[in-house]
Amino acid sequence: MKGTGDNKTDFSVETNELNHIKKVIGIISGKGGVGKSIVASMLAVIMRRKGYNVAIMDADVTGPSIPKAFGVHECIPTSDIGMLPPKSKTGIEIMSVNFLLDNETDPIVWRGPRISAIIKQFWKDVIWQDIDYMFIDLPPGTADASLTVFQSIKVDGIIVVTSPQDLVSMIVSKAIKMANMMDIPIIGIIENMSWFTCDFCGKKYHIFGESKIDDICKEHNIRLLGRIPIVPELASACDSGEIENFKGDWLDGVPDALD
Ligand SMILES: Nc1ncnc2c1ncn2[C@@H]1O[C@H](COP(=O)(O)OP(=O)(O)OP(=O)(O)O)[C@@H](O)[C@H]1O
Repeated sequence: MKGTGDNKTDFSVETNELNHIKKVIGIISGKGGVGKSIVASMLAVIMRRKGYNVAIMDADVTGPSIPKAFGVHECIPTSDIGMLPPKSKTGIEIMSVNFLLDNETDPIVWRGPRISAIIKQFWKDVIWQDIDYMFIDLPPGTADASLTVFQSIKVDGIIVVTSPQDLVSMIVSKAIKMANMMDIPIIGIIENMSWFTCDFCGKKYHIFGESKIDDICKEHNIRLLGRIPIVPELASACDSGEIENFKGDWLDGVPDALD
């Protein structure tokens, strides 16, 4: 079937002239709830800990979770030159639709074109300035907003987040194929919620079943960047805006893959 990838019309949008963004990495998942936003947050934190200038664009417009994970709840003023993104406690620049709402619990009930417009605005009207790594938290699946990001922003690579559920292997294939159709390199795949270790007996439980990740990586010839277990402290860090304090070395191999 012919897809959007066959359409070579250039929809790209230039970022603001004040911005110098070296690398843009999209974080995608085949379906919701697999931990895409938490992984995007952890990757940003890891790169910030290494001393880089890091930004997160929350392109999951209808389900934004990045501001909560970082405990950033500012309403930002807009000016003629653009919008200044709020910074997290460790200095990660964040832009999310939540910062533009009078009340952050207001739902975003927007049609595709409006969502696309706001994503383009995040790219060209936000004064990010000098950024080494920008992570874009995309909506789950192959939504309109993802298409907008891939067509209008020069994304250098994609990281796919998945969980070990059987069904996900088919869904994740769709996400990988979408990246291929858009001609964007896949940096690798991260499996989240891979196992749970019991605090009392130390036994590992595969709550969502045995992992299929090695097969998926082989099938699509992509690199496994890391596996993250289910850790209740990660969920509570997200809920309390403390993701910058997370502990764990599961993703320590990722920075090399981002070079
Ligand atoms: N490894 C983990 N251990 C414990 N809790 C986790 C883990 N990964 C994710 N969670 C929790 O699961 C929930 C869903 O995670 P998250 O919001 O990152 O998923 P998502 O894929 O971005 O979802 P959606 O795209 O539907 O918004 C969150 O409450 C998060 O804190």
